[in-house]
Amino acid sequence: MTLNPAHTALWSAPHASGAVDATVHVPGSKSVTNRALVLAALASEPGWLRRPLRSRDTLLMAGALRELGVGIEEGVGPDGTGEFWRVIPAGLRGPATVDVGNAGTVMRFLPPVATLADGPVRFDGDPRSYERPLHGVIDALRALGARIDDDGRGALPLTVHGGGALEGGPVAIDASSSSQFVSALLLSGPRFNQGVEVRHTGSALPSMPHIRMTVDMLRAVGAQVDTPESGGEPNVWRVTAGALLGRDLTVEPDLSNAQPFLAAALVTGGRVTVPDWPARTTQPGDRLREIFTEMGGSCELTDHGLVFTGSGAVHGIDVDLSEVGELTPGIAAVAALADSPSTLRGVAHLRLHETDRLAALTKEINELGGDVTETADGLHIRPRPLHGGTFHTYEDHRMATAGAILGLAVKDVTIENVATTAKTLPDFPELWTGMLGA
Ligand SMILES: O=C(O)C1=C[C@@H](OP(=O)(O)O)[C@@H](O)[C@H](O)C1
Ligand SMILES: C=C(OP(=O)(O)O)C(=O)O
Repeated sequence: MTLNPAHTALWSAPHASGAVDATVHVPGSKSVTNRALVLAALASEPGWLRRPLRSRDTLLMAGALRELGVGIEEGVGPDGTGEFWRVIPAGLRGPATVDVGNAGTVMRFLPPVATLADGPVRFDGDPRSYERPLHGVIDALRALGARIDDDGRGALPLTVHGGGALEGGPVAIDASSSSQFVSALLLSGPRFNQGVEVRHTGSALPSMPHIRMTVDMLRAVGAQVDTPESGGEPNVWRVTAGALLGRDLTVEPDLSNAQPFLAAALVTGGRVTVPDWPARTTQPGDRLREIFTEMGGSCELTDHGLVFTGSGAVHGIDVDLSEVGELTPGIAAVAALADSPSTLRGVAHLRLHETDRLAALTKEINELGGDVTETADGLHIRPRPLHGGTFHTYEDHRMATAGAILGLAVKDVTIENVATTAKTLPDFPELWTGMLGA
């Protein structure tokens, strides 16, 4: 993906001169696209993804699967159906090298896949990827029969010595630092000789909707999955060994990436429509309907999509975000512009996301004149009049979009490296200025 050089330096965040009124076509979901790619690669027949997200994280996933021998053909369908990827599974091969960038989905979902390759698969990535937790996946795969060389920290870089198959079976992990450990083991589980039974043994498990997304997508390709919700034991997921079907899947818009646009309607008292908002979804971004309504807006799901309308007032909120942690930066930005304080709870694990998001939000909002303090598991945000300044983004796409939200209401905010939004949201600056009618 080529980056616009104007966006890697400082970007003047547009200030809204009035209420926004726009329809914004939000690109496909990162979480759905990367699960769909993995499942299609592990299937016993070719499959299709329509309207896949083409962003840094999903291109890294596609590139890694190609490196392992999977065929991925790209094309454009007939009118209105958009781009598609046709995925042609193949015997997975090593030696291979995988660049995970800083994509949690790639660094967690692919080591289990690599155990099925017929040779060594080396995993490496951005400096930050070395600091993100991976022990749940590494320890579990070893317990299930895999040979993995790492430097003993339970993190990247590492080599998975694929043996062509993995025994699988029951395994216990502590996934309190990332739900992606559970998703990773479940996604490849049907291809392990004995399937897999994952038991989470740690403190609270974050991002449950993302685990439900994994389960739903596995079932949609024919896997048998038993879950706590389907009458199983609490914190235990079981996937039966079996072949996966190749399917034809249309990727939903990324509802977490719809957040800055809905926030724009909220903070300017305007209106934003997001077409193709699904009536039923496991995406955590769907919770924005409720959260941003509590913060002062209103929404309606219509034939044209989700229509979100701001009232002109923005209220603070006291909310547990443990299920929807990736929404925290955008909610924090809106909360800094509200008429009352906010408490965001349940998100201690964000300290190990793209950056330490709790520290980064605190520092950057306070440098614009805000009053944010970190708590053990979240943020207290007391709104104050803000002023312009540079909003640093720490190579975190959601920091950049949070800064853009602030810039709508605060003059002279410049955002460092807005191009980092390309991790999951290609062309964000263009979509943003398009929304503002610039
Ligand atoms: O499985 C997924 O697609 C994701 C799970 C969540 O990870 P954590 O549970 O590590 O927060 C989420 O924050 C991330 O953006 C995407
Ligand atoms: C935490 C996130 O990403 P990742 O998939 O890299 O964990 C995110 O997108 O907010």
